[in-house]
Amino acid sequence: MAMEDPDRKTEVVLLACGSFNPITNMHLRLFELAKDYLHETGKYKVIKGIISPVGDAYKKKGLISADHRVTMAKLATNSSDWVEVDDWESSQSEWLETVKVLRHHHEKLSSPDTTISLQNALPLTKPGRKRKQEPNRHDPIKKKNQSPDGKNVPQVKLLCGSDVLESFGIPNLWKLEDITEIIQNYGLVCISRAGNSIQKFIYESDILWKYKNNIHLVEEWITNDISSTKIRRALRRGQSIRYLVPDVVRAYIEKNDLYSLESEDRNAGVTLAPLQKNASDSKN
Ligand SMILES: Nc1ncnc2c1ncn2[C@@H]1O[C@H](COP(=O)(O)OP(=O)(O)OP(=O)(O)O)[C@@H](O)[C@H]1O
Ligand SMILES: NC(=O)c1ccc[n+]([C@@H]2O[C@H](COP(=O)(O)O)[C@@H](O)[C@H]2O)c1
Ligand SMILES: [Zn+2]
Repeated sequence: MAMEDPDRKTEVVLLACGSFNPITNMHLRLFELAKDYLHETGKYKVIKGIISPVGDAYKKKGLISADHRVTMAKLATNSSDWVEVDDWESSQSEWLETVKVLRHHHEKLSSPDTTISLQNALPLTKPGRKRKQEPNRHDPIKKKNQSPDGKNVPQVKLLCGSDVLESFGIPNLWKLEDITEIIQNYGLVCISRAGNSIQKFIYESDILWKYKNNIHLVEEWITNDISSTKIRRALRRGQSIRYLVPDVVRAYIEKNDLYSLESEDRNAGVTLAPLQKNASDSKN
């Protein structure tokens, strides 16, 4: 890659998965921070950002309908020329592991003209390892990141905050094989706060340590503590959320009266889908 043409940069698509309940200015900032970081390495060209709100079947407490969350994310990204919203994940009837969302977007980029089903979104690493994506490996016959028609396929990287990386350590939340596939085959761009313990967390995990070259840690120097939880709390208390979320999102929330004491009670007492799924898997 670098040896063939030093100016040829690896194209990257950033995928952010989460509740976006609701989308905030901080979510939009994540993309800007990650893009600046990757461009500063001199190795990557970020060509697109994708926001993929989780489906209702995720069953997180206080999660309002995906329709509203997707609409707000679309309103928020209208002013961006490179970040868009994709509702494929949220339109599935069941909750999907994040690795399946990565596979879907990878397949979509590899064959942009065909509609792909979940069945076709196979792991990058299969027995025989033909489709394994190994950064920096040079294969003279069929180059990495190439679609069947020979076009270069951009890498899809998972964009997340350090809380998501740290959630890898919560028992039953993530499968080790999923974590491995995500960081080995796709890569992670993780936005962390100055002085937090994310480096130590990687050091203490064998699997994260093994693939640490595929984990890009981006330090957020202009710290910004906005979270959806705080936005919902402010709304319940009748406080202003102006300048914390895009104005179009604020207007949409007000018009549809989206967040209340009642909405915060949605899914109360219900087990989060990944915990439910992984607990029943380990029993079988
Ligand atoms: N202030 C922040 N700094 C870094 N990453 C963040 C920040 N806020 C959200 N993220 C990241 O944005 C993605 C989507 O997160 P999510 O939808 O859970 O938003 P949230 O603001 O954390 O919401 P909640 O408060 O409901 O958990 C996740 O990868 C999360 O880590
Ligand atoms: N095993 C998994 O793939 C797994 C587990 C937990 C959360 N997730 C994803 O991480 C994101 C977390 O979002 P929240 O921080 O809003 O809960 C969601 O997109 C969710 O689907 C994936
Ligand atoms: Zn969160």
